[in-house]
Amino acid sequence: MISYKELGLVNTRELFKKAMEGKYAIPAYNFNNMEQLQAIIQACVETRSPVILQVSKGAREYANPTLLRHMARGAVEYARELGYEIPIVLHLDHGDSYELCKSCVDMGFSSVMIDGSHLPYEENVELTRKVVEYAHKYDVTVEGELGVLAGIEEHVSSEKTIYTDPNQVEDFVKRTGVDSLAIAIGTSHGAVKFKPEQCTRLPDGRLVPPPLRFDILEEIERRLPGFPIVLHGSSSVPPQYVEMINKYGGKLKDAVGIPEDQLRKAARSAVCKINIDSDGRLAMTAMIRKVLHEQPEVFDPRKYLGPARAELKELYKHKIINVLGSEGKA
Ligand SMILES: O=C(CO)COP(=O)(O)O
Ligand SMILES: O=C[C@H](O)COP(=O)(O)O
Ligand SMILES: [Zn+2]
Ligand SMILES: [Zn+2]
Repeated sequence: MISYKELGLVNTRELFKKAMEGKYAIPAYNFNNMEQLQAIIQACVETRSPVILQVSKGAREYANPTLLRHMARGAVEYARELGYEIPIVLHLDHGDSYELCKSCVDMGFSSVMIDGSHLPYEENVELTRKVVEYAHKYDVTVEGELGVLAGIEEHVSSEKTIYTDPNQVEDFVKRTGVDSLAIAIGTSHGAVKFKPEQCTRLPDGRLVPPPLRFDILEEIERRLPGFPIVLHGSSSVPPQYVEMINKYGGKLKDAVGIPEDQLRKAARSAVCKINIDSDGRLAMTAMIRKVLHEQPEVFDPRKYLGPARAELKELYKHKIINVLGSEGKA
């Protein structure tokens, strides 16, 4: 058993309290490798922002759980070396079983998500409650979920958004004891969040997706005053990266994300955590493709991963400064 406190990490409780009061959101950025982790920490130290480092089940399979844990510990020291101590949360993204959540708590995670949103309501309550019971013994915070995002979520795919039912939220939070709640109000995972026919096409060809259901969010806020809400699937899919990828040999069709003004509005509400992964994937891929195209003689990975990491850092800083509002909140 390794406590996250020994690793210098923090749970989400204090961070969400401040984010709620200050009307901003904490960035939740996924990482799978060293360059992504460096970009996240550099961006957050430079902007003095707290951060939630997210590890998915897939990331654990890709990178190895032990290595990831040591990387997160390294991140705390790395931030300090860069000159500023920022609060860092190590969070399991989309935990799909009690066993996985328990193993993350035991390995030093400071926060876990148990995603029972695809289960029948009572089963979701029971699974989430069980995870909370274990995690809270070690002061690890837990994120639950109600409602299902459209698209693919950890092998579960849904054609359409199953919007969170505000009638369920009070009962769910009361019976499970969760510390935060992920909701479905029209965001979606991945780089192709909407079908073109769901969008409006602007004269320049750009697709504008349907607006998020702020009416549902407001009703949830009314039912759960002051309770931290989480938005998954919140990448904006910047057109410049899609264009760069396609210009240098990629094939991304109909990629469309959540407009930043919608996320800015969400960050000022009870939404305290905004999950962004796909935008980082796009930024890295765009830069790697560009470098390899322009410098075909390059074969040292540092020569293309370095510029990709620099691009990623700028993207993460942009989100913090211009979208989430967490700059200077560390
Ligand atoms: O929700 C996410 C991670 O849990 C990431 O969402 P995106 O695919 O929109 O980046
Ligand atoms: O929501 C999922 C995250 O973007 C992580 O994705 P992954 O399962 O491909 O690691
Ligand atoms: Zn889910
Ligand atoms: Zn997610």
